[in-house]
Amino acid sequence: MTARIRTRGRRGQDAETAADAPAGAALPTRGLRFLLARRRVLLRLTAWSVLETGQTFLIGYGPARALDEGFLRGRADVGLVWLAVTGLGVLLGAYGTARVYAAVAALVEPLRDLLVERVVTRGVRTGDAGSLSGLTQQVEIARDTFAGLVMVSRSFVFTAAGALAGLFTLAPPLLLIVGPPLIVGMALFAATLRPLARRQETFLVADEALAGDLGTVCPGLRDITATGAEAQIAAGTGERVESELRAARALAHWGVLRVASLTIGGQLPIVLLLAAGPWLLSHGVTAGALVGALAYVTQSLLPALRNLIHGLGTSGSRLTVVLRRLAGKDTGPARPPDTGPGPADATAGHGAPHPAFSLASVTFAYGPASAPVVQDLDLTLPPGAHLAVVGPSGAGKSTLTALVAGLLAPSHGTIRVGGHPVPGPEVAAARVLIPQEAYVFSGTLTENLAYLRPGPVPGEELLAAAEAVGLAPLAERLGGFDARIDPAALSAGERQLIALTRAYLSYAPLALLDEATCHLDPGTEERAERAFAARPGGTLVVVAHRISSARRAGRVLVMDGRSTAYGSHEELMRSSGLYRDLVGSWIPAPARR
Ligand SMILES: Nc1ncnc2c1ncn2[C@@H]1O[C@H](COP(=O)(O)OP(=O)(O)OP(=O)(O)O)[C@@H](O)[C@H]1O
Repeated sequence: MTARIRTRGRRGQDAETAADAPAGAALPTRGLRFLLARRRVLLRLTAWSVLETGQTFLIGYGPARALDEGFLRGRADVGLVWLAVTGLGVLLGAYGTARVYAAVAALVEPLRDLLVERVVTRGVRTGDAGSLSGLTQQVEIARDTFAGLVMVSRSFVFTAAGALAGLFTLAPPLLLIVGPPLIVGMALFAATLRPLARRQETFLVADEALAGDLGTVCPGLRDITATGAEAQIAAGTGERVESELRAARALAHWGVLRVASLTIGGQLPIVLLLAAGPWLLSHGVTAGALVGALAYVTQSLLPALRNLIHGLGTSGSRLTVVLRRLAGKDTGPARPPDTGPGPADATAGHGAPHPAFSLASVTFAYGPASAPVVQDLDLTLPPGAHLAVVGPSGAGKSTLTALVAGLLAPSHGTIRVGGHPVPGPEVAAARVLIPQEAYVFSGTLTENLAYLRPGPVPGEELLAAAEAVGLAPLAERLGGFDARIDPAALSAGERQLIALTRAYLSYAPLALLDEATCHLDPGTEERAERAFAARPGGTLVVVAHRISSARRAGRVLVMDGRSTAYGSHEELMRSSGLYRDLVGSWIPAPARR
């Protein structure tokens, strides 16, 4: 199991590395071409951004003039005029911002159209309509992320330009205080950009893989428990949790540098301005200019830098991943097929001297006040036996299989499977329970069939199992073992065939079929049951819903509430009135005559 995951992990990395080079090289070139083709939109965007920058300029310059020429000189009217000018600038800037959004839309929507066209063309060409909805969703993510990136990077450039121009206009020494830490912070951020993007990408992929895994595992919990695959599933999912944790830790380490760059570039200038205040004031910088400089840093530069760092750090890498996927270089996290239930030790029950299972004085009730469903039951089944469990509805047949499988614990008595006490760690691998509702997941047929096996299943073995159980015609219809299957497009009987073949391929010597063939036609059911009965060393327990099932089995257990009868078909026909009744009700009326 572990070895297989590692192999896939390496393969996954190789594929990604191989895809990286062309995709990484091609994306900037294509991006540049895309932008060059939209020069007019870019010009419009620049023009509105300049108008927006006027606001940034006035945010520090206006209050500075209001203080220096107005309020500090006792001329409140002048101060108010400057504040009004600043307010007007904010209004104009807001108008500019609104126009900027329109220009960004004109830049981003063609990207969306272009991507949709490519995705649909590819989908039509490859006939992979199933992946189209996922891809178009990724197109929307790409569109939104690209729009966000354009906004934050543009905003930073113009805000920084407006604020630096304002600082220079107010007093050049202010630029000397604010400029160097800003440059150092930016340089640090630029240096971390690439490694951070890689780690963000790794985290995204790990996160999606885990989400995909949980999306598959959670709906199948009942069957996972039924098939005793908890440990195997926990190991597979646990590995994905671990890899996401590792990715998150790596991201957090680099995230510290990101925080440092924000602190140096955006917050240190505030401290420096305050610390250098007396010196600045004694060297000709006015109080208004100092307040204006603080306004530039706190109101413009710091928020713009924070947005840039967050936006480029997160959205940039997300855009890279999505574009790469849309370019067909990365297909995203595939459902890991090896999260399936686990292997049984092939030798655990094969040839062992122990009975296939034994029940000693077993009593079980669903609640302390409920009447027992199974009472004082003793039953021992030798390895290789074929048992049919029959009885009226509600007699406790499913309860019995659940007890043997270890899904329920008896109130009294003991159960052993292959000599191991139930419940116990060895039991999960020694039996496979196939419930009526077959669990089939989106993936290839092979992935579905190999679900209970620890490693890859050879093609010949798959074919042989499919032939034996009666899956071969369906496998052919579906397009072979490598074909992807859509569980919703399968009939209940087809899903049962897949689940049966999967159980057949498992190493568990004891197979418990709880109405697992109820949607199959009698011929297919017979073939499947005979295949299980013929497994070398395999023991078969069938909760039967047809007389034919009971007749095929060497032994029959008749359950009727608290009383049971056990024997061969012939013996029970003689000794059990209930069995005779059941057989009578199973045989269609004309045939009885
Ligand atoms: N989870 C549960 N909680 C309480 N009672 C239950 C539960 N599951 C089953 N029972 C009760 O236990 C009894 C035996 O149920 P069980 O499903 O084992 O019968 P069955 O013989 O398999 O029936 P059927 O042939 O209809 O599937 C029934 O009376 C049922 O109502």
